[in-house]
Amino acid sequence: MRGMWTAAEVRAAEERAPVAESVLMRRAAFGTATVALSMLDGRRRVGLLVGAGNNGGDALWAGYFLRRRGVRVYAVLLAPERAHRAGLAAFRRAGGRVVDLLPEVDLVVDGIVGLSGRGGLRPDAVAHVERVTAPILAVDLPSGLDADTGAASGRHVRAAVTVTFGCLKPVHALADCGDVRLVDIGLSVDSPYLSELTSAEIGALWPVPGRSSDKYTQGVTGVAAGSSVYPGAAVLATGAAVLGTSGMVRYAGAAAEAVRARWPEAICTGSITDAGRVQAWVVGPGLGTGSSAEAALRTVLEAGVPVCVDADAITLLATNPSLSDARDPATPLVLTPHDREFARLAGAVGDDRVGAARRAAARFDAVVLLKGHATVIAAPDGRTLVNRAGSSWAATAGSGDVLSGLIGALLASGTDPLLAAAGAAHVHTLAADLAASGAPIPASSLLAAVPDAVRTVRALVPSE
Ligand SMILES: NC(=O)C1=CN([C@@H]2O[C@H](COP(=O)(O)OP(=O)(O)OC[C@H]3O[C@@H](n4cnc5c(N)ncnc54)[C@H](OP(=O)(O)O)[C@@H]3O)[C@@H](O)[C@H]2O)[C@@H](O)CC1
Ligand SMILES: Nc1ncnc2c1ncn2[C@@H]1O[C@H](COP(=O)(O)OP(=O)(O)O)[C@@H](O)[C@H]1O
Ligand SMILES: [K+]
Repeated sequence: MRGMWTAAEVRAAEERAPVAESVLMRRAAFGTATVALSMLDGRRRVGLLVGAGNNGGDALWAGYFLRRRGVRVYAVLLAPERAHRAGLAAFRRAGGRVVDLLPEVDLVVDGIVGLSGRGGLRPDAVAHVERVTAPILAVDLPSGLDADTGAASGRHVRAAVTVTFGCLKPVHALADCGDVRLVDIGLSVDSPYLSELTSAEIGALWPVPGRSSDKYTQGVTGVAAGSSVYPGAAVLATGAAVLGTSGMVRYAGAAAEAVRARWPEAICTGSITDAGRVQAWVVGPGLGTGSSAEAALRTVLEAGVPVCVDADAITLLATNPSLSDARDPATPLVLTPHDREFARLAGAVGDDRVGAARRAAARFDAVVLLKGHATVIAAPDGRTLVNRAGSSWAATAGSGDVLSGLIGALLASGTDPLLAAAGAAHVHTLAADLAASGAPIPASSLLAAVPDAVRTVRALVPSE
């Protein structure tokens, strides 16, 4: 698990550190210079863009260390009178040159602004950044991005590599920071604000049948999805439940014929009451928002088993909040909105996606999985995970139906709801990458790649 901490938490850790701020800065700068040297790969000209605070100080001290390795270093001071005094003195002493405009260089170090950044790049910084043609190494984070939310409210630096210190910050998972390198500077931090599971951890949590397993002990997933207008959503969600784990799948709804034709292993009925017992329900994809859909949602919420509420079922909950009363409060609920569904349910997502998901999780006493390139998954107890996509090929119609089917299968197997949602999201993004391999894919191809994706994460689990 990789943790991420907010700017305020990092500052608090800095205050607790047993060494002076100047020592931390020199460690950070030395790490920055080391990364810069690896990027230079023998080339010898570096430019620094230096802002008013300690981020600029890191860059100047990195310039000092690079000078000691014989690199030619030029610095533009965006706020000359506020540039880090000791860093600037050391940089000059080592033979670094302060210039008005960067000459042609092999690498630019972005020390414009870091943890204290507010809003996008200011116009003077934009002018310098726009002239850059060399790869950019961002110090701590690409300037212009918010450390806690990853939001860009204006122009920002596009970094090939970001070097950060002590611990990762949410921006490193929520926004494009290029390749992120973490340098240990001796900070000690408490439990993280946001975390990311590794593929091996997802592999380890994926249910695997044992010697005494049978189709029932692994959990039966119920799928209440699809309609005569949208039978495909039922086929995709049921297929994901079938392929996600080796437990049994029951489908209940108006698309029973289409589901049976594609997934003969699923037990199909026309209504939820006839479906038989399940250990978790998925409700919503392609279901519609009419009275029969509302009745279906009410029935699964009353069933006393974990429920993944997706798509039309989210819209139903948003328009008729009293439907939530049908839920036994002890049964886990996973809500999987995209931004527009989230807006219907809990108001506009805004720039702070993690904050929005956390607030909604507390309000609905549910795991909230807010979809996107970086999917945020928040539990009502405050635990929050992020899943980063390796590509954007999953942004295709029906791909959300596959995700909810996978979540349902993991819920039915008894997986913790937060981990079920995060595990499903991870395998879903991996399946998209494997299926697409650089070209557009329909959701059915993403679905077909689920076994390969599960195999890939399972292969990373260290053998006991
Ligand atoms: N914490 C740690 O453990 C360690 C931290 N370290 C380093 O310190 C960095 C944080 O330094 P910091 O707090 O001095 O502020 P920093 O981000 O350089 O900003 C400076 C000033 O810039 C301004 N400004 C604001 N927005 C702006 C914008 N959009 N565009 C342009 N300018 C903008 C604003 O001043 P204003 O002009 O508004 O008065 C702000 O006060 C951190 O990222 C890391 O690199 C390491 O040394 C090792 C240990
Ligand atoms: N830009 C993107 N990059 C990567 N994944 C994305 C992107 N946009 C959407 N996705 C993923 O694709 C899926 C889309 O789900 P959804 O919007 O519900 O689609 P549908 O309703 O058509 O099934 C989600 O898993 C989401 O995280
Ligand atoms: K920066």
